[in-house]
Amino acid sequence: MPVFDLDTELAAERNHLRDSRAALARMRGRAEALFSTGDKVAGDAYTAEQLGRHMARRVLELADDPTTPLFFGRLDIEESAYHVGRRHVTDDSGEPMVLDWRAPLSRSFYRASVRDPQGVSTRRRFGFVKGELTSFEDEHLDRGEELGTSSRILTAEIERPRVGPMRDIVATIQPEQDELVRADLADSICVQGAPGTGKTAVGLHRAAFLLYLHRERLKRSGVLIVGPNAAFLSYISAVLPALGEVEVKQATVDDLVGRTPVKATDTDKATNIKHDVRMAEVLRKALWRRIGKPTEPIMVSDGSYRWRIDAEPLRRIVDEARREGLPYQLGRERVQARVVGLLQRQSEYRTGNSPNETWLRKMARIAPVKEFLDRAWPAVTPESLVVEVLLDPTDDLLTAEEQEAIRWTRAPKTVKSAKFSAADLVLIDEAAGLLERETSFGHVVVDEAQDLSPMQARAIARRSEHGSITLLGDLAQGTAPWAAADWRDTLAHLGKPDAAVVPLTIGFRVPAVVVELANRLLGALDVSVPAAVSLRRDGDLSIVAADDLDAATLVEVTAALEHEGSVAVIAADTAVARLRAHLTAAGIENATPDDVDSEARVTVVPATVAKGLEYDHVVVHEPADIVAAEARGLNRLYVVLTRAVSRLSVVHRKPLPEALTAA
Ligand SMILES: Nc1ncnc2c1ncn2[C@@H]1O[C@H](COP(=O)(O)OP(=O)(O)OP(=O)(O)O)[C@@H](O)[C@H]1O
Repeated sequence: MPVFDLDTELAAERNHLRDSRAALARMRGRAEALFSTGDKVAGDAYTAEQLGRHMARRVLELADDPTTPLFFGRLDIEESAYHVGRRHVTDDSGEPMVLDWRAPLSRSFYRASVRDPQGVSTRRRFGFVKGELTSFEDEHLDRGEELGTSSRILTAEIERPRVGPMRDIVATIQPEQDELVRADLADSICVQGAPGTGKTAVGLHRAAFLLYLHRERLKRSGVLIVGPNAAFLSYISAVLPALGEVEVKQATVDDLVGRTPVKATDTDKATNIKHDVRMAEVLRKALWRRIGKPTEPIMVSDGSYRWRIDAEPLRRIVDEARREGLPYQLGRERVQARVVGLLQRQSEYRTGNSPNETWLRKMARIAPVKEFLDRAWPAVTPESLVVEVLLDPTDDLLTAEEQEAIRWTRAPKTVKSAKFSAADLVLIDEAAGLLERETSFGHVVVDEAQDLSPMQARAIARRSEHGSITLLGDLAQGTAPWAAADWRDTLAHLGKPDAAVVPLTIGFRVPAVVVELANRLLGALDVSVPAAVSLRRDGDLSIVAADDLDAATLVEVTAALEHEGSVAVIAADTAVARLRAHLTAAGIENATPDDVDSEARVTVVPATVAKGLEYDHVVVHEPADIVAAEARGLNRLYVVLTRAVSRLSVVHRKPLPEALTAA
C-alpha cells in the first residue's frame, strides 16, 4: 500500500491547480477568438449581435481571479477524484478537471455526512492564501470521520478579516444553507435568520444556482435582487460576478417604483397610511368608478354611409369587458376593438367587402368612438389616478382623520407638474399595476424583507407573479414603522402565502460575546424569533463610559486601526457629519458606506444605513441617541450591535438603554 505523504499529495494538488488554470486560460482564449470572429461566422447582423453578446458574457464568465482558488474541494467517489470549484473547467478533450459547485455531483461536497455518505469516501477541503494552495483537510467519511463546523478551514474562512465588498461562500456553504441554495426554482421560500446567519449569502448563491440550472428560462425572464439601499447593493455587488453571473438586476424597492422623481415629503402619518394595504383597494375602487354606463348610441358617418350602434349593445360590451377582470388599459382596448368590430360587421353587410387595416384604424380613432370611450372607459395614467385620489381621498376604508392626513389641498396645474413623495411613487406603481400587467421576473430575491410595507410587497408581487421568490429577513431587525411581526402577512402581500418559512440559526459573523449582548435586547423587541448560536468563540467586547464621547470614539478607532480589517463607527444619523470632521481633524481618513471607491479603512455609518453591512471592528457611538432617533430605535440598536465581525466597542455618555443592561 502506498504511503500517504502530505507533501507529495499537496504537490500533486498544486499541479492539478496549475493544469486547471492553464485549461481555463485556453477555454477563455477560445471564447475570445470566437468573440472577435463572431460577426464573420454569423449569417446576419442580428445573429452576430446575439452571438457577440453571448460570447462577451462567456468571456467574462471564464475570467480567472488569481486571488481566489479555482477549486476548493475534492470528492473521492469510488476510484475517481472530482475537484469542486467555482466553474466547470475541462481539458482539451472535454474531460472535466474542475466541477462547477452547482453541478449535481458537487452537491455531495456540501451534504455528504457519515450518516449519509452519498458514495463519498473522502471529502477534502483546501486552504489557500491569495490563490495559492497551502493546505488541505480530509474527512474520511467511510471511516466515520466528520468535522462539521469544527473544520479548521471553515473556521479560518469565517474568521478572516473583512476588507472591501462581500465575498462568495462557495467553499464553505453549510448543509442547512445548501438545502436553501439548491431548492427548486418553483419553490418560494422565506428565510428567518438572526444577524450573520448567512441569509444574504444564501440568497445570492441561490440566484447563482438557479441561473446555472435554468439558464435559458431565466435568461428570458430574468433574476432580480432587491436590497434595502444603494450602499448595501454595492456591498453585495461583487458576489454574483465572482460566481460567473453577470446579468442579474439589483435594485432597491425605490428603484423599482421610481418612474418619476421624488419632489415632496410626507408627514410620518401620511407615509404610514400610503403604505397601508387599504390604499390598494382605495385606488382600485377609484379607478373602476370611472367606468360609465353607456346611455347614447354611437353614430358614425363614413363617406356616404352612416353606422349606428345602440346604447344596449354598448352597455353589453362594457359589462362584458369588466367581467373579464383584465387590467384597466387592456379592458379599454378590448372595448374599443369590439366597437370597431361591430362597425366592421355593419360595413361588411352593407358593402359586401371586408374593410382594410387603414379603415379599422380610422374607425378606432374616429371622434364618435373616441368620445364614447372617453365617457364609458376613460383613459387614465397611473399618475392621474393617484392625483385624483389624493385630491379626494373620500373612501369608507379610511377614517375621516386618515383622509385628511393624505389629502392634497391644492390641485397641481397639470398632472405632469404634480410633486410626488416617495410613498406616492408606491401608489403610482400600484395604479400602474391596475392599468397594465408588469413583466414578471423568473426569480426574485428580497433581502431585509422584514421592512417591506404591504404596498411595497405588492410592488414586488407584481414583478414575481409568474416566478418564485426567496425572501430573506429577520423580524427582530425590523425598523420600518410597518415592519412585519409575522412572515405570513408579508408572504400574503407578496402573493406567495404558502411559501415555507425556514429558520437559519448558526451565526457566522458576530462573535459569541457580542451576540450575548445584542440578545439582551430581544426580549424588548416584541417578536418571536429563534436566537442565533454563534460559531465564533473569538472576538472582543468593550463598553466605555466617557464624558467626552468624540474623544473616546477617536481612542477606540485608533486602537482598532492597530489590527487588520475594516473599522466602522456607527452613530445616530445626526452625529455622522460631526464625527467625520472630528476624525478627519485627527488625521484619520474616513468615508461613508456609499463612497464605494474610497480607500479609507474607517467608515462612518449612519445607524439607518448599517443594515446588512459588516465590519471587523465596530465602534457604536451613544446607543441612547440611536434608540431615541426613531420609533423602533431598539430594533435599530439591535441591527447596529450585530455588525461586528471581531470586536465591538460601545462608547456612551448617556445611560445605556435599560434592556441592554438587564442581565
Ligand atoms: N457558510 C459560510 N461560510 C463562511 N462564511 C459565511 C457562511 N455563511 C455566512 N458567512 C459569512 O457570514 C457573514 C454574514 O453573512 P450574511 O451577511 O449573509 O448574513 P445575514 O444573515 O444576511 O446577516 P444580517 O441579518 O445581519 O443582514 C458574511 O461575511 C458571510 O460571508
